[in-house]
Amino acid sequence: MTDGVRARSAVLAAVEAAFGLSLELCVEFSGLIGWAAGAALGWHHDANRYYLSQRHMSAVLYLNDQGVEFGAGNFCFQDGPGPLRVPPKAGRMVAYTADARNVHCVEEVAWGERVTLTMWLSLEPSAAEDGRVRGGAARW
Ligand SMILES: O=C(O)CCC(=O)C(=O)O
Ligand SMILES: [Fe+2]
Repeated sequence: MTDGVRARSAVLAAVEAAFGLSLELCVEFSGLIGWAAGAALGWHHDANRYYLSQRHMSAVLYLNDQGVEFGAGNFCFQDGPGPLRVPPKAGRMVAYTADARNVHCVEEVAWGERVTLTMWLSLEPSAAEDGRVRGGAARW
């Protein structure tokens, strides 16, 4: 099993445990994403299109360290008295429901490359990416 596949399974298990959804979620999308200097993402939630309604949970595992390999690029939740900033660091994960309760953004990356394992999880087995990317394995 590669490190990437192990990380994917670990994120799935951690989200299921944290939200009391053991063995109920499947991975709808997983991707290793590099955010170059200048990259940013404005306020949004992750199920904000009709074709994204199968996305129930979001999880982002940070794979490198702010201030060492890249500058700025905080994750921010909009709710609460002011934005809640989460500085990315290797091994830190944010997980939240993909719906409008969790509006968030990514502040601009100032320099370097910010690397994440980004995943969307679904309660609908038919939304699983597994069959599309791994020839039908149900859970790995
Ligand atoms: O990389 C992050 O911290 C969050 C990314 C995000 O919000 C998204 O891809 O929808
Ligand atoms: Fe997002």
